[in-house]
Amino acid sequence: MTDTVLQVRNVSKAFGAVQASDGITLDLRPGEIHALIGPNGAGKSTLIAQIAGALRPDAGSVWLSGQDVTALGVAERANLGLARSFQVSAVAMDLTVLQNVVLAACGAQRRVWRFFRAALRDERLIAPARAALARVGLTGEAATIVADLSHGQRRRLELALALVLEPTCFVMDEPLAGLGADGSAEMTALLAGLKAQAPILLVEHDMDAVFALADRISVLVYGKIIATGAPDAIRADSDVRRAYLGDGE
Ligand SMILES: Nc1ncnc2c1ncn2[C@@H]1O[C@H](COP(=O)(O)OP(=O)(O)OP(=O)(O)O)[C@@H](O)[C@H]1O
Repeated sequence: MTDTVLQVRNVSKAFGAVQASDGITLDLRPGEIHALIGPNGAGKSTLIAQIAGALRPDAGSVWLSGQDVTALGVAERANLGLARSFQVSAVAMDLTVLQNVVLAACGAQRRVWRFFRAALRDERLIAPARAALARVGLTGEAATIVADLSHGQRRRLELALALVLEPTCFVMDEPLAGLGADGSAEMTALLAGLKAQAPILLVEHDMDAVFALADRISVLVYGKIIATGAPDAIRADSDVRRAYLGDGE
């Protein structure tokens, strides 16, 4: 359990007769985007929930930076550096973009307003907040009220909220969902640059984006990983083509 950032070992989870995770083992390595793909109902969300700590596996273990976190909850795993983005959206709509990121920089819990007003003048919080906004291309929107952002801008703000906590890894659930062509292209470029800072376990239905972005892809079918490899190897894998991609794609 060494330089791998996130390790999933033999994780299993059943819902009644449905074996949603069936002995899943996977790694997230420094600097990579590792995509998890599979047909509807394959068990992607169930696996992500077990990695994030929202769901306890029946068997197996989850490790973060060499530490067994299987018994820890969502908040404890977040404190250890696991950022789960694009499902838990916690932006305050009536605050500005910068205020939201400063709030995130204050820590996971919301502080009292008296403290927050002081925080808004605290350069130790403002500087990393501005850096996170620059990273996601929202410097020009720092003073904009969140309610006035476009959908794509709000997605990028969500990423800035995660970034300011300096995560060791990202688990992203459909970051491109609901974005138009331009928004998808912007987010794809952003994710490609982000992986050097913290590797990304990516669940995404947009296969063009997955094959363009991922360093490795794992294919999940009926709760089992049937293949893990580089995009070209996955595209050529006959089991994968039969089970999921379909010949001719
Ligand atoms: N809370 C639950 N109770 C009962 N069955 C569940 C529960 N959550 C998931 N399942 C079942 O487990 C299997 C895997 O579901 P899961 O949502 O993890 O798949 P998925 O790959 O994320 O699907 P999608 O791509 O449609 O989001 C499915 O058969 C689903 O019906």
